[in-house]
Order: sequence, then structure tokens, then C-alpha cells
Amino acid sequence: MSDEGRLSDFLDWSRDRGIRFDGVEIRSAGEGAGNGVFALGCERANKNLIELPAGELLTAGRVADMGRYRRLIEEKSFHPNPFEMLVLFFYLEREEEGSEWTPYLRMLPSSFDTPVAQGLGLREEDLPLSVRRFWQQQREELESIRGRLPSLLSTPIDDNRLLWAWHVVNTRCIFVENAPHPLIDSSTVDDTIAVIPFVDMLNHSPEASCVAELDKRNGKYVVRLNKAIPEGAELHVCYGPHDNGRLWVEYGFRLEENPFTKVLMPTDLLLALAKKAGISIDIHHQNAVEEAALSSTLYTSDEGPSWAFRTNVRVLNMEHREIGKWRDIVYSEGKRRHRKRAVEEGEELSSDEEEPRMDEKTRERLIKESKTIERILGELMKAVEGRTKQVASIAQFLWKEQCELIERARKRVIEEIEELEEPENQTENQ
Ligand SMILES: C[S@@+](CC[C@H](N)C(=O)[O-])C[C@H]1O[C@@H](n2cnc3c(N)ncnc32)[C@H](O)[C@@H]1O
Repeated sequence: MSDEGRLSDFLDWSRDRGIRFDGVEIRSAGEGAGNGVFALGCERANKNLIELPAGELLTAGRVADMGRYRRLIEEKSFHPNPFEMLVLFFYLEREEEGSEWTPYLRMLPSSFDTPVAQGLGLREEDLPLSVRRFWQQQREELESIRGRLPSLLSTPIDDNRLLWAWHVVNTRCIFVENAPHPLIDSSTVDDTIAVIPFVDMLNHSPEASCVAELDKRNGKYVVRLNKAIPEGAELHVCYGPHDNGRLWVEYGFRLEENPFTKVLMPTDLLLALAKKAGISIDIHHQNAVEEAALSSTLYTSDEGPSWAFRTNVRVLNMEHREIGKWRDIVYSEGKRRHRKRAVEEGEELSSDEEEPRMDEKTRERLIKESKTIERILGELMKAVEGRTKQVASIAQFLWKEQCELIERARKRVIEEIEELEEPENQTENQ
């Protein structure tokens, strides 16, 4: 069957199911991106471009209510979790002669570009920290499903078909809160997923023009524009604040410019880097930073070291005799941060909230902190550069992005030090 024939069948099928999609079309979204949804004309903000009856959402409960699947799981006393139920659906339904879902199933990709689909034997340590936990969870889920589904089936499981079904659910499900269903086990995994035909043709962008949500009052699922768009624009939703590691592992693609790039620096790493940078840290510093539990993660959007990172460093820089007061520091830094934000947002401050003028002692402390941050970032850079050379070449792009972000953060802190050291700033406000 030709691509046009498949698409035309799918559009008829969608209309028959009450899916409304006036003013949009599905077509190729370009190299490697599969299909996407495009506006035919220019559109104003807030318009609903896609609507479907809430009953059309493909949830685990809905599958469990279909005669064939109900019988199967009841006969085997199998209590699937939501994810397993949906994977089983795609696994079996694809091969079902005359399935009512065929026009939709024919639109689904036949292959995927994730590391799992590509059979890349990635090791956990090939991935940056930001995605490692997700990668582990994903592998555990896949292994669990490989272990559990065969007991339901009368023929040996076909691993390629299972991987296909698993990818369909992974790459296309959307967060929806489902009512509990007696046949679905949500004791360990919440029942918060659905695959939504047509809506699942939307690609991802961090600057998405659309939001997809359940309109409970009207019993509809809608895709609404959140900004005006020009004629022919591709419509996007945001899959989440995912960095490229997560996009690659979960969906099999990456973005050229990803505003959600981040470098995780958990407390144990921060402490190890600080020690390498020659900062003298004792058990009290260590306990204080661990108890404060502030995240030193670097984000692309940071204008300079985050408040949390700076506060951690301030605690690490405390003299032995003052370390007992670390909570006062964390608290007063919190107040200072509130004042700064209020000033930026143009709020009037009461006289006791006003920012005190920076005295010489404060300026010296800030310079010392910024220099410590710069040294810690220098050590982080060395560590990440070292890792970049050791990891599987296919994953190196993720480590290079981490290096770029660290370098940018370092440049910003160097600028900050220069500003603080400029004589005219010495009595200025912070
Ligand atoms: C929910 S589906 C979207 C529809 C899909 N393009 C299709 O042809 O069926 C998610 C998949 O679309 C692709 N995708 C989504 N957003 C993308 C983007 N910004 N760039 C490249 N591929 C993207 C990825 O393959 C991802 O696994």
C-alpha cells in the first residue's frame, strides 16, 4: 500500500472515530523525524486544532475492556501494569487479521532510532549522569516485560516484535490521569499513560506551539495552540524538559540547540571536585552540604552560578569555627535571593528588606566564592573531558554538550569575578 493510501485510510478512520482535525495535515517532518502535523493556514492563539472524544484514548483500562484482552489476562490470572497492557496490545494487534485498528497501526513507524533499537551495547557509564537513572529504569522495564509477557502467549515471544511494541508505547504515550481499573495493576506504576491516535503524530519542541490536555468538562482531549502560527507551520508539543540524553534514549532523536541541556553535580561529586580543587573540607563541611541538600546542577539557562551552587560553595568556604552556623547562611541566602527576585520583578520592598550596600568584606567573600566555583568547574571540565575520550563514540556527542555547558558556566563566573574586582564596583550594590 502506498504512503498516500495509508494516510488517507487513517484520516477516514480518525473521522469515523469522531476525531476532529480541521485545518491541519499530516506529512513528512523531514529527515529522521518521521511524520508531523502541520497547520494548513495561519492560526490564532487558543484555537483547538485537534479534538477527540475522551473515550478514544487508548489506555490500559480500555485495552483490558476489549473482549480478547480481557479473556487473555483473566484466563492466565495476569495482572498487567499499565505499560505492560499497552505493550501487549501493540504486540498482538499488529498481527491481528482485520483488526479495527489496522489503519492506525499502519501509520506507526516500522523502526526506531533509540540506542536499544539500534542494538548499541551502551554501558551505563557511557551516558552522562543526567540520563543514567532513566536508562537503568528503562532497561529494567524491558527485562521485566521480556520475562512476564511470554506466560500469556501460546507461541514463543518474538523479540523484534516485542521491541517494536515496547518502542511504540515508549515513544508515543502521553501523561493522562486514568481512573483505577480492576484488571490493571497500578500498585507499583501509576496508571497515567495513554496512547492517543492522531495526537501521537505531533513532534516535540521545547518552544512548542501547542498544549495537549484533557478537557474533562466537555469529555474531550484537545490540542490547543498557545500562540499564533504562520501558514504551513509544523505543530509541536513539548514532551517534557528533556535534555538530549533523554531524547535520544527515550525517543531516538536529539535537538541541535536544546535549552534543557544540564550537567548534574550531585553532592558527592561536588565534594570530590572541591577536594580536587584544593579546598580544605572536613567532615562538618561535608555533613552541612549533605544536609542542606541543594542541587548544584548547571543549566543552559543559568545567567551565572545558581543560588544553590553558590550557597553550597559558601558553606564549603566557611572557616572551621563558623561551620556550626551553616543553616543561618542557607537561610539568609534564601532571603537575599527573595529580595533580588523582588527587585527584578519591580516589587516595592519594605525598608528592612532592602538590599544592604555591599561592603568590602562581602565583596571579598563573593570574589573568593566565585574563584572557588571557577576552580570546581575547572575540575569538572577536566573530569568530563577525560570521560569524553573513554565513552562509546556514539555517545560522545552528549559529553561534548556537557563540556560546552561547563565552559559557558566557567566563562560567566570569570566575568563575574572581573566585575567584582573592578574598582568602581567596590562600593556598588550587588
Ligand atoms: C510521538 S511520535 C511523533 C510522530 C512521529 N514523528 C511519527 O512519524 O509517527 C515521537 C517520535 O517522533 C520523532 N520526533 C519527535 N520530535 C522530533 C524532533 N523534534 N526531531 C526529530 N524527531 C522527532 C521521534 O522519532 C520520536 O520517537
